[in-house]
Amino acid sequence: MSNVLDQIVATKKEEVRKGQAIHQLNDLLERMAAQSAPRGFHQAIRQRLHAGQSAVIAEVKKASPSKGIIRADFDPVQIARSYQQGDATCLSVLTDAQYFKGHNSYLQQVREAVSLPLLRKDFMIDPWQIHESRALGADCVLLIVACLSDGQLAELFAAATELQMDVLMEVHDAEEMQRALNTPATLIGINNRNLKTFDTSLQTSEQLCTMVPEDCTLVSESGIHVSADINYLQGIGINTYLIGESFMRHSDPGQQLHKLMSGQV
Ligand SMILES: O=P(O)(O)OC[C@@H](O)[C@@H](O)c1c[nH]c2ccccc12
Repeated sequence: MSNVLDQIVATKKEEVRKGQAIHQLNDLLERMAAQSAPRGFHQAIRQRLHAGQSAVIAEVKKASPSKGIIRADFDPVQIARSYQQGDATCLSVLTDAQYFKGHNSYLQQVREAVSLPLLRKDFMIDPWQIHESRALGADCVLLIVACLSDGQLAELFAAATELQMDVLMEVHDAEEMQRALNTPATLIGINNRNLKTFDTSLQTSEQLCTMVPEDCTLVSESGIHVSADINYLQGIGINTYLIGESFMRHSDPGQQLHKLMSGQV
């Protein structure tokens, strides 16, 4: 039986095929031209780290295949404003509709409402989606090594770079990390959650972080809930975190972010 990641990719291929029929490249190019230049996503993180601070990429996430509905009362703009208020460094906005109950319009709405750099969190398999991401206002795209060939990684990375967007390259094991390190990626996310089984352990970050050279920025992703988790990750030298669920379960997600980073939860 195929795993969830395989299913998502199969659905995505179908979506891309339909999307390409509706939005020809010319149409996307026009919408891209109407966007202002990308806000430096990686740069915003670097600035925090250079100032001796931690950086949080706060995620706007309604649901997931592993947890079902996480936040029923879901207003992406309100959540984004709250995160900005809570001193998030960047935001991640899920746009996958079928598995995460996200929407492309959430990214557009959030882009209008806040000044923070935005990651489009979706499953990129085709350069057309990279153009679409820019047309929607994304500053950074996610490339998940587990569902891409080396050739696709190179092609999608080049497409993002050409549009001056940053790339967060996501890995979950040593083999994927090695493949990521063979690309020009300098922003590397270690997903503590296995997207095929949903098993989540922060030890994944500990096991893989030593493989990464100093000049790369490492992000620990998923399963981060309490200050003890932050302390653990800081102890192994990781100071950038991608966090969704534990913020989304609170009525004021930005306040929860502030509490987490100031050791109050
Ligand atoms: O909600 P969490 O456990 O804090 O995790 C956030 C983020 O890391 C997670 O949503 C994620 C990481 N990589 C992904 C790839 C696709 C979809 C979702 C994800």
